[in-house]
Amino acid sequence: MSDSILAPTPSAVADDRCLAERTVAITGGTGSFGSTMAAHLLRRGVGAVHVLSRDEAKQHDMRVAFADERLRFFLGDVRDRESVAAAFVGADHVFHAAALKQVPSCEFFPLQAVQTNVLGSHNVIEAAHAAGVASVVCLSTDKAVHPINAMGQSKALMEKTAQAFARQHPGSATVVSITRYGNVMYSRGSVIPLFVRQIAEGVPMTLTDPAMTRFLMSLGESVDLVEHAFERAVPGDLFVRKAPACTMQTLAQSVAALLGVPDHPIQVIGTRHGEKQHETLLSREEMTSALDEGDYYRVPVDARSMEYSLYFEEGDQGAVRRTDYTSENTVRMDVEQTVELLRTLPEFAHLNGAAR
Ligand SMILES: O=c1ccn([C@@H]2O[C@H](COP(=O)(O)OP(=O)(O)O[C@H]3O[C@H](CO)[C@@H](O)[C@H](O)[C@H]3O)[C@@H](O)[C@H]2O)c(=O)[nH]1
Repeated sequence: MSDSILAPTPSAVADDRCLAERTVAITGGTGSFGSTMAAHLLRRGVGAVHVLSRDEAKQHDMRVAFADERLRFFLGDVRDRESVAAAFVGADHVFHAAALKQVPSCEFFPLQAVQTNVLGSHNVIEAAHAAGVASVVCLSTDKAVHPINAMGQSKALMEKTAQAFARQHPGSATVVSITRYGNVMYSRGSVIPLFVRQIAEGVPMTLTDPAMTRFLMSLGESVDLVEHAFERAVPGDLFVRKAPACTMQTLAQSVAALLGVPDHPIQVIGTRHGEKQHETLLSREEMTSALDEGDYYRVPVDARSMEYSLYFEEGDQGAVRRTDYTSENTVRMDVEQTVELLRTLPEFAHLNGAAR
């Protein structure tokens, strides 16, 4: 579908994708991704970064930490279109990171996930369109593929909302694209800082399922992915970054080895509610049309929307030859490789130079 009638060629739109002196709005701008992206953009010489988020305390902390007049803060919520529109005045580009992303909270409050992840994303896209923003990159997750929990299901609908906009507005000046990524190592509340804390407290590391696998990605790589999408997307494109994976057993052993306690006890607690054994970054159907761009896959939007016969009468021979791209069948790291990867994280930098 790379020759989609919707899509200008990447080179035709490349001039719009300049960051110098431009204004970029980031929804969820005070989160781990948002603040890392903001720092990156300021280093790249943007004119201004509009940070939209709900938490005034985090905005205050970020204002003090960054001390950069190019940062402007907008209190608001993606559920509230007016507050989104206010943050997008003068914006050339939008990175949409605001989301409810914890599996348990979305499981207990699925309508909250719908309001933020689906309707909020619709507000972001429509407000960007109305403001004449040139590009919107929406951040999604591997949990949106074959989703089994409300977080993934709401993110899957966010993706559909973004793709539907691309189909329905072929002449729009606003290019909407999607990035999907897996677990970001050391993100707030995730398993690696938990293992580190358990080791520090001298209690066993809690392991859900030793054979469970996850894609592993750094925060820097997630910024690279979003930038890759920003630079190359044509309307409705979905991008993933190829990533290695490891089992939870390997991850626990690697954290323990890196901290110098390779024999730290492990307690197996069982799979949590709403959790898959393996994650999928691209389904086999998506792999059929995916374009290999080196470190990335690009999946052009399926532009058949208005031709029902293509949905119901013509099949797709390609799909039967492909398989999902999963954390089970991607490059699998052993303990040694995982330790080396963990060593590259800023949180473990103080260990470098210590005995290997
Ligand atoms: O005590 C624990 C807690 C977790 N795990 C395992 O560690 C892995 C990672 O868990 P966690 O760090 O909690 O992340 P996920 O639940 O996989 O979800 C994260 O990764 C997603 C991408 O897949 C993001 O979309 C989510 O926002 C983010 O919370 C999973 O296999 C868990 O089963 C354990 O072994 N022991």
